[in-house]
Amino acid sequence: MISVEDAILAVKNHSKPLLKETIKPVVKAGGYILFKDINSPINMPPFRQSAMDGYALNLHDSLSYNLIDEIKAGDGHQPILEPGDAVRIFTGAPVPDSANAIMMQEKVRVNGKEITIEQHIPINHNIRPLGEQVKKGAIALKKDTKLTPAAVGYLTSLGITTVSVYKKPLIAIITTGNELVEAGQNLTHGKIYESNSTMLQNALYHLKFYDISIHKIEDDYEKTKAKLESVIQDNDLVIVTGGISVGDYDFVGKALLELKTEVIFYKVKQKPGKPLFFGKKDDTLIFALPGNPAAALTCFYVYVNIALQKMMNREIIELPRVKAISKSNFEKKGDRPQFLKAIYNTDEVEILEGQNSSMLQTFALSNALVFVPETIVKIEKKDTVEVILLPA
Ligand SMILES: Nc1nc2c(c(=O)[nH]1)N[C@H]1C(S)=C(S)[C@@H](COP(=O)(O)OP(=O)(O)OC[C@H]3O[C@@H](n4cnc5c(N)ncnc54)[C@H](O)[C@@H]3O)O[C@H]1N2
Ligand code: MOO
Repeated sequence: MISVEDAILAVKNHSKPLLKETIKPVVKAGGYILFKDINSPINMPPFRQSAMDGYALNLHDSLSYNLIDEIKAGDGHQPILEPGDAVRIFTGAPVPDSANAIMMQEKVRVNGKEITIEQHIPINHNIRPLGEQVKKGAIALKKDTKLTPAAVGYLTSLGITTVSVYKKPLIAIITTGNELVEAGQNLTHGKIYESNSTMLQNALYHLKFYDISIHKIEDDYEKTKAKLESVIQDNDLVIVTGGISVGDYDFVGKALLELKTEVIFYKVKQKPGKPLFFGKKDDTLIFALPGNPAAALTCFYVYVNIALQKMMNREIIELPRVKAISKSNFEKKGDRPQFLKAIYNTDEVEILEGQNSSMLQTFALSNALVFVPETIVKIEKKDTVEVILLPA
């Protein structure tokens, strides 16, 4: 059995950036990372642009100017200004080539066709130069830039509609067990509603992974093997839940071995999630999470999340860990390090009652996991503990 720390390290070491390219519409590319530099197809701004509502001037020595025309945003005409001429102009409108400064209207007195400016202004005052943000052909955004909403807006402002980004992994979730029934169906004796797939799918959506397929297998060895083989072939990451412990009908481990999956680790000294399996076949990463729902979700946040972040080539690959003052007493049974469902609030944390790995009720209220290492047996109120913050 491997330690939590070594298991985390193994996931880090064996998960590699996917480095595959995909083309996305810019509007759907938020959160993705650029696969290549993007060169601007245009100058931005595409013309000399007024930064103010006011008057475009062809500067001369006097403060008085002769008003000859008007240009609104979107207009395309080019009045010719002699020195001493002015044109009424508005924010965002194209500045005529023969104008060399803009005076904001608050500093202008208007008397019919004659205007007087309050003071002299320097050349190019209040004019956004052609290509001020980016010049045509120059790099607009570099490879490996994460596309934030601002980046999506910026690329769209350059007229770009599709981008080349790093592909997100194709992910398969496989549930196992004859006892599982889909929610909405009749529940007969001995059956339970299948909930791990919707839970993990949601956790993945929350982390902005959307290319997910869901598969179900009954407790049958041949079917388990065949399904695992095809799903591993078609995906970058496979998350199995259940069937990984030692029962006579737990076929996942045996099938993975027979499929010649490289076992990176099986069984971690932790609670919940002891029977966690992590392996690799070709370039596909495989996690077999324990079937108990709270154990599956804990392992997802502590281990699977790292693999996902590494596959996306991100710098921050683990959930944040902070110290907090415990508001609860807790006594650990046994020596396995433990992840406890908890509510964290500004430097304090409450460890919840009901830590069983089959129970999601307390997880549903939690926003954090308290990590209790092997060496700590008892937590008392006011003790400082380590807290893993779950994605908000
Ligand atoms: N003799 C031993 N028995 C068990 C051990 C052990 O070390 N020796 N470990 C226990 C621990 S710890 C865990 S965790 C479980 C893990 O078992 P499996 O991963 O094989 O999971 P299953 O037996 O298939 O299911 C466990 C539990 O979870 C329910 N389940 C499974 N899948 C789903 C699903 N998709 N949605 C909702 N609930 C699900 C299932 O019905 C079981 O109640 O093994 C212990 N046993
Ligand atoms: O690992 Mo199990 O999740 O302790 O119940």
